[in-house]
Amino acid sequence: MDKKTIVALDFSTRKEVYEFLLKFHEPIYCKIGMELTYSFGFEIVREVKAMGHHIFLDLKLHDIPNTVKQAMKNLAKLDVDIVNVHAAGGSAMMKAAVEGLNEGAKENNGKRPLCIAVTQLTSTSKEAMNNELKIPGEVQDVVIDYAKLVKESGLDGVVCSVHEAKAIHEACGSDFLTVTPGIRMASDSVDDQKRVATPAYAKEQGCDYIVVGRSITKSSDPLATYHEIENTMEGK
Ligand SMILES: O=C(O)c1cc(=O)[nH]c(=O)n1[C@@H]1O[C@H](COP(=O)(O)O)[C@@H](O)[C@H]1O
Repeated sequence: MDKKTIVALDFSTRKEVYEFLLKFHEPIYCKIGMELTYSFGFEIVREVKAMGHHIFLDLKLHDIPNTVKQAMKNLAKLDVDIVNVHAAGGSAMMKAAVEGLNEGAKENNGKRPLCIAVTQLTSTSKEAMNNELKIPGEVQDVVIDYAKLVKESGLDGVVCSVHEAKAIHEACGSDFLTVTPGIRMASDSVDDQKRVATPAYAKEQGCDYIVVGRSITKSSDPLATYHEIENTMEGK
């Protein structure tokens, strides 16, 4: 899909999801995460897909390799466009994720979803990473090391913050996807995010996709805000 903005559908009711999506008169890239999936199951994924939208199914799998493989085999049958795991699960788990997707796709239509891995959550600060997760060093260095492991494991890209995207492309190649949440307009509140940036800076840093939730969904005019952000990403 040529759209660069993935809208996080972090809503608590079906009504909010449909009221939001009905504002759009063309397919968009949506992210369905744990909030909707744990409330409405995969039915909501099928419904949003049936409306013609592209889907990043964000369930951030992180478990032993065999469990992740079997789970991915099932997710591959949903025909979504992107799925994800936590890179902290390690290379055996990430390789198993891709194997599961390939097996599931073979039993389905042959096309597997892209698989990306979360490096360090955009809500994680250097202090939390060093002192709570006990990972020493700078966030950027850790994220780049994780990105290299993700690439070696055969995945298609990473979830990272805008601040690491350029260095990841330099280290892993321009075709290795950087999907960046933690996007805020300059006037927005940062909320629970720590490593944030504007859409304009994401464009400048060469991010492949940005993930935007509250800056669009809580905007007084979500459609106008979406177009403003998407135009920025498309360089219009
Ligand atoms: O995997 C993700 O999508 C993700 C990874 C990450 O590091 N940070 C992050 O915010 N996200 C997701 O991106 C969305 C960001 O939402 P907003 O902060 O409202 O824009 C949420 O749905 C998060 O679950």
